[in-house]
Amino acid sequence: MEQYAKSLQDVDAALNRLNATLASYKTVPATNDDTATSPSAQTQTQTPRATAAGAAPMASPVGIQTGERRSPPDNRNVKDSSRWPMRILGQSALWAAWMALREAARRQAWGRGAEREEARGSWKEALELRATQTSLQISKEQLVETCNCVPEIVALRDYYPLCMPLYIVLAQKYMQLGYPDLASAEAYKALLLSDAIQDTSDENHLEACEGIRTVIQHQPLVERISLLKTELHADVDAKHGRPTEPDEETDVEVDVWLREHYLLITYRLLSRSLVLCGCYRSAWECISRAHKLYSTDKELGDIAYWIRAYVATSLNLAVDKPGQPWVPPRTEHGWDRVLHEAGHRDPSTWPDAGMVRREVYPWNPYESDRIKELDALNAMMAAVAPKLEVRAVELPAFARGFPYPPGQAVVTQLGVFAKQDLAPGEVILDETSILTANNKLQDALCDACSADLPDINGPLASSIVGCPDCDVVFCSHACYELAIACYHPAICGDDIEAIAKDVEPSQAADSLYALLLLRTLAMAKHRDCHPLELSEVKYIWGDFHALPFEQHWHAGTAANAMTGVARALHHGFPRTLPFSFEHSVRLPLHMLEKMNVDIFCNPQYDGWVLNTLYAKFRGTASARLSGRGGQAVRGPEVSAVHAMWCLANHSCDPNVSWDWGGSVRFTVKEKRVGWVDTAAETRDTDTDTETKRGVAKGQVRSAAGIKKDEEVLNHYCDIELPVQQRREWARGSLGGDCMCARCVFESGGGVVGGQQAGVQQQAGVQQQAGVQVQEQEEGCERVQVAELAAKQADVVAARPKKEARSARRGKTRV
Ligand SMILES: C[S@@+](CC[C@H](N)C(=O)[O-])C[C@H]1O[C@@H](n2cnc3c(N)ncnc32)[C@H](O)[C@@H]1O
Repeated sequence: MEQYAKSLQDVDAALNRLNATLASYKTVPATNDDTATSPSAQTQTQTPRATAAGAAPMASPVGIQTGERRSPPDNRNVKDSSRWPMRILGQSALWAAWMALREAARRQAWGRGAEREEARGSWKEALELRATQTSLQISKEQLVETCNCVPEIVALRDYYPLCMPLYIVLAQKYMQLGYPDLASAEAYKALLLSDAIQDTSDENHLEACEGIRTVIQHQPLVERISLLKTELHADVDAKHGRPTEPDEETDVEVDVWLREHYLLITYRLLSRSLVLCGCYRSAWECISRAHKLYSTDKELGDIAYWIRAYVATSLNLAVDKPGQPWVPPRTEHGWDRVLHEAGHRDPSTWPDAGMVRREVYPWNPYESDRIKELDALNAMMAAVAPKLEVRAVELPAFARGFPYPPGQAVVTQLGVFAKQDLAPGEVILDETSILTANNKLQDALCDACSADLPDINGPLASSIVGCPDCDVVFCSHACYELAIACYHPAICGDDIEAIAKDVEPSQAADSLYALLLLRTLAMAKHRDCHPLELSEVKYIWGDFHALPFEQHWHAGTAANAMTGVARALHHGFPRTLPFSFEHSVRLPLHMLEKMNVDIFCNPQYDGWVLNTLYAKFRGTASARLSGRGGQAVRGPEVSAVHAMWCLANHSCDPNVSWDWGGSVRFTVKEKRVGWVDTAAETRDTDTDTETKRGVAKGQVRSAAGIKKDEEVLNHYCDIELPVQQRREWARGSLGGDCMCARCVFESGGGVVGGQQAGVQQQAGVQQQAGVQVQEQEEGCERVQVAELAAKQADVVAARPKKEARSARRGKTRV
């Protein structure tokens, strides 16, 4: 009887709360005129801020009034005219396009006139999200439409920045298009919003609840009441293991919809997308968290099974009889046994990174046609290299094992050319960069240019400048001024100094890329522009594949979409961009939060933007060891991207050498490399009379100096290595075998006329991505980031501890 009375009380209380909630809803959408379509209009249509969950006055979905966001300490991210797109796009031509898209999304979401309450498009999908129906497949006919949905959902999210279901719909679209990496970022944000909804002390709690309520209020009343009734009559087990009742302040309806639908779909999406990206450890963490709430969910169970299958396969545990096809254990238990026997039961030992597609995303408007912008590029080049010019050049098209359509074996890219004859020994490019990073917390390096700070006891010590508001130090007043003008105020005093610093040598390369990203984000925030519009990154080629999207995309099958087997869900494209949940999603979001950037209101920092930035850095960043004279041996520690320097293409017979201290420089080589024909001693090398002088038989050497209109050729690998090893090193940065004249010659392909001729003669050799390059020169190692990391991991492991200690001494921050 007591129980009965208690249930009645519960029902009464819940109905009262439901009534209060319903009463607070305005269900009539505003007319089109209500919509803010200009920054000024938008600032005037703020909804009164929610005061308590369940009692917040709600705007109509068309009214786009999502409540004012809390002002972060620096007042830079208030949700009004300073918010994206206004803040990002500013006066740019993209502004009009964005507003048109936003308006279209609004119109798409709701009909006009009599129909106006009928939800449409992506908004309709958000309203219809249910845990019972997850479709991650589309047909080829739906491809274009699905691509178009992405900017539409982003525009809708601009109206409802903390509306969790919109993040889920976006994650689903990415999965359908074969971008599980982008899906994981959106699903993770949805998970953060679910945490905010469940935690009344979270700063986003009210608005996240409001966002979900916006969706619930348009659900059929019968379903709403039915869900509430089920909740009231459910025992604790049926409430998905929730240990306690939700906080009194949490709207019970929001809580029920969250657990019944949105949280469950989020876990499924996040774990599945991470499996597809090769992040098995993170996927397992996600599944373990989900299991506590949804222990009986079949889909989560299937994903857990496939995580173990992939782990075992990727660790080569399952193939015990070489040559015989391997049959996976039929039971879930079988996987445990495989992992247990191989000593890999502990998920902390599982792989947690993979490769994802590297491309100009179909909705990315920032990758301009660089050929059309040669004037702008050459203005930048003239500032650092007055005798050089950027021009279009044809290079072999590599697609890492994926055949290019006939006739498309050559791609047009950019290269650097001499505007006049250049003498041996001449310095022809001298470029400084503010896009630098160093991953040693205690080293005496300039924060802006990453050069060694002057010796604190030496005569130049007085040139060192410290920021008066934080601990950061610069080598000179000029660098301090540059940092203040370019990025430093965006992070000054934000407690970010320790992020990605002093990591294990094996993590050194990833930490440097992450720190380059951090610098870029700070520059974008400080300059109020989109990260991809920064002049320092805008013209960098991200080594994107050039395969036609619609031609190469193919649909996932029902089986692989649901089981997670789906390597095929990457939809027929090469995957060459390294991805890890930690470095590509979690760490960047953490950095942004530290910088007081609202990750829900600033889509200029969405996953695809971060991936695009990483793609650009991975092809172009150079690295070196810190420490005076380069004597330190601790993994790559300093890295930088130089926008002009990195436009020079590679040859194994380069005509310039490069060095990098405070600036990066090209010097015309005084002596070109000698090509040794190892294949045939008797080969006739007298084909070029100019090159044979003073060279042993079987050797050719080009004359030093660069003629007017000749291409400036850098080198991305150690050119002292034999041809096969050189090609192996360079594959990672070129995407295929180097076809320079020397490589063609040394690999037995014969002498090819002209330096660049080998490059232009595409041989169609397409290889898997490999490691990149290294070079030893002038006593200081300068190599591409990944290789220095790999190399240094070996060196550090082998180095006696005493030596390590002495290398560290004397390198403290000033
Ligand atoms: C650092 S960028 C060089 C500039 C680049 N060509 C551009 O247009 O920005 C490196 C990229 O240029 C291309 N590349 C450079 N040297 C090459 C070569 N010898 N053969 C084929 N592709 C080359 C590859 O796509 C590589 O990923």
